[in-house]
Amino acid sequence: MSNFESLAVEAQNILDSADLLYNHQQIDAALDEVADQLTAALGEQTPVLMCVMNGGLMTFSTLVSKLHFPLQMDYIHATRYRDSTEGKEVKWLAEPRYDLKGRHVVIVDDILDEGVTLEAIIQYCKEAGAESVSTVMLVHKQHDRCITGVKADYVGLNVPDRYVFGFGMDYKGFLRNIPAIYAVSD
Ligand SMILES: O=P(O)(O)OC[C@H]1O[C@H](OP(=O)(O)OP(=O)(O)O)[C@H](O)[C@@H]1O
Ligand code: HPA
Repeated sequence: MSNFESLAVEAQNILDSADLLYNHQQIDAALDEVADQLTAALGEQTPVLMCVMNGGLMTFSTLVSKLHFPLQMDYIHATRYRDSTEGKEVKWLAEPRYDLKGRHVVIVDDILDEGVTLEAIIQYCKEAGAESVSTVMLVHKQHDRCITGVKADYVGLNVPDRYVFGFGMDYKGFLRNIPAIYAVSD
């Protein structure tokens, strides 16, 4: 069996034994609330919404479909877990297309865990001259290991200090497509 095939089998076993944390309806309701908050805060600012690939993809596409004001969409690809469940250094795979100078930038990602990725992206946007940088996270993992001062301005849902997957979040590169949020069984 090739590497991706054995990982696919492992991922299926992980899904079969995982604990459901939030179903699709709960995720959608949480993103409705975030969309209302963003509309109130940034509806007049013509922001650039920045998807953090790959994990932010499902949150981003769901969220932007709930925003009914002028905005631009862009993406950034910074990764530090790659296809692993342990984070390493942040690696840049894609920079944004738009000039961020003087712009209100909204970073949209799936999970705030230790904050290393978010800190690097915020710093990038500030150095690019953004007027403001706001951060949206589908989930915030509850622990005290997050870098001091790194925070999400808008959070959909809280998750426990366990490895989680689904709705964009991967388990070794798989299970991002699952339309709910699960925690790997202990
Ligand atoms: O707060 P941190 O501990 O830095 O972890 C959070 C980051 O890790 C994941 O990305 P990952 O590096 O797995 O890349 P991916 O989005 O391509 O899966 C996730 O999408 C966040 O960007
Ligand atoms: O718990 C997690 N799940 C998926 N991706 C992640 N990136 C950081 N933490 C996690």
